[in-house]
Amino acid sequence: MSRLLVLVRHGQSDWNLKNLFTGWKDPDLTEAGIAEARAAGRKLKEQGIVFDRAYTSDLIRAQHTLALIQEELGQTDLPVVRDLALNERNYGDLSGLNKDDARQRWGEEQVHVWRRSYDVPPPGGESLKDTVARVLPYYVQNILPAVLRGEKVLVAAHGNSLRALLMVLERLTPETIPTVELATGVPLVYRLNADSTVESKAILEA
Ligand SMILES: O=C(O)[C@H](O)COP(=O)(O)O
Repeated sequence: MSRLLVLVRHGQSDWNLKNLFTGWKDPDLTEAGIAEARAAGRKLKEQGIVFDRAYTSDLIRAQHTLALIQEELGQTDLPVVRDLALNERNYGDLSGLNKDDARQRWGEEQVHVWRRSYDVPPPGGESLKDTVARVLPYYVQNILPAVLRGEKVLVAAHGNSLRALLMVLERLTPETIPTVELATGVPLVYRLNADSTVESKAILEA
């Protein structure tokens, strides 16, 4: 039995382009982000993948990425579930601030800790640990059962909500996750074993 799970971070957003902390704010894709999403759809179509269902967040940059991938796949009728459990990590008081300005104001090290540590939240926001606490149950209760029963599943989400999912999927630790980065619009194609461990992983690079 095929147990296929594809994860893709949204294409470049307007605030990614402007180097702004985004979190739960809701900018849409840039023209480049739209092109990234369409390219991801074409790469998945070249793989001959026909999905059974898709999941995304409550935020337009992920929803728009998914819709564009569906168009390229010819699967605009795919069942799609939107849930805020898959939203990006909430950057709290940093949302809307320029990342370089933040480095000037609080220092390179403090901003790196807020962006990539496991359990130190930005002021008023979520740590990666907090993000795992909402992504993990959603994955185990909704996404994983569909994959294990043989449905081909596509998840379009965000840099940190997908890093949270990767911790579960690839059994990563708080010590190893800080170095994991996800490029925008690049599909990660997983095939799982019956015990939900990873049998294979392919990164469909641009
Ligand atoms: O929410 C954001 O600012 C980005 O999507 C992810 O930002 P990060 O890579 O700084 O966590």
